[in-house]
Amino acid sequence: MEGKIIKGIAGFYYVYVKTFGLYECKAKGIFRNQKIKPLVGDNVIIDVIDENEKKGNISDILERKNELIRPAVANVDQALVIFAAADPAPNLNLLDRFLILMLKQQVDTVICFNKKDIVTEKEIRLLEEAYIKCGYKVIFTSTYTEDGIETLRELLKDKTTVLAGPSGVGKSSIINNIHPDANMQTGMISEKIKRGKHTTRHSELFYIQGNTFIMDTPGFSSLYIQDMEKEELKNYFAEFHEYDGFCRFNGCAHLNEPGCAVKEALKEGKISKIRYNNYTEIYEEIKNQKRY
Ligand SMILES: Nc1nc2c(ncn2[C@@H]2O[C@H](COP(=O)(O)OP(=O)(O)OP(=O)(O)O)[C@@H](O)[C@H]2O)c(=O)[nH]1
Ligand SMILES: [Zn+2]
Repeated sequence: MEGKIIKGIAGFYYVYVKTFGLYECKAKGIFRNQKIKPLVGDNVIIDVIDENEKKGNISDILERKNELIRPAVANVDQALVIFAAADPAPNLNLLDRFLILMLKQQVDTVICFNKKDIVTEKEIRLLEEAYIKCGYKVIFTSTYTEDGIETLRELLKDKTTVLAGPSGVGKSSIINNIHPDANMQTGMISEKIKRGKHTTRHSELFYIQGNTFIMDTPGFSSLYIQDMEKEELKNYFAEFHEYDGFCRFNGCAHLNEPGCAVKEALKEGKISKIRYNNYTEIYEEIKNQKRY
């Protein structure tokens, strides 16, 4: 049978097989034969050992489309990053860091600003201007009015999506709104795990329906850009790209160089100040990072 690993814990892998449910599996032989460690998100072939006990063995890991390092998950189609449009006010520097990290891992990101019910049109426009211009899909939702929830559901459909965002933005409310049974699923897995040893937080995929899976990740309050040269950073700001070759200096970092086309565009309001300021701040941080 073919299924998907939705959780791995203490040497067991929980494999979800459509219509048959969840199997607790070992991965005997896989390490020896394929020399890879199974990952959450892997599509696998399992041999059922005991149907009543729902136990099996993973006999094959199907080819991975991609592999994310943080969080550790395979076959991700996209990331959904959720911030509150207000309360708490969105930390857009943190958002930009997240976007850079996903771009670096070649994962498309959809941006969701929740709590639409408590922001003004003006604030919405500002956020749209900053992020739609650089090519992101941006949606505004409210779990109170359910505004945007249907659009979100459509965006997630038949994809494996990593959900991320700081805490307090309404991530749990959104998950519950998208799929009220998501909680049930957690319960189901927890029952099995209680018999195991560890209860620490591990990454886990929720099965929504059809081929839709989501992975919730712990809320974060800071992100560091590592393994990047400061000269590389500008490549992660898509709105700068149309000015490539128009700056006076080759290799212009768009900071204090004279004749900089990006700074000119900034002055003319063609580039978002928010994004540009985040660029300079992250640039400085990379520049001052200790090299080991
Ligand atoms: N105004 C408004 N408040 C919301 C909305 N969605 C969630 N909230 C509120 O925001 C607070 C946080 O919601 P949660 O769903 O617990 O947020 P979370 O991101 O999962 O937070 P953590 O559990 O801390 O990670 C709660 O008080 C919710 O009632 C919304 O659309 N509009
Ligand atoms: Zn420049």
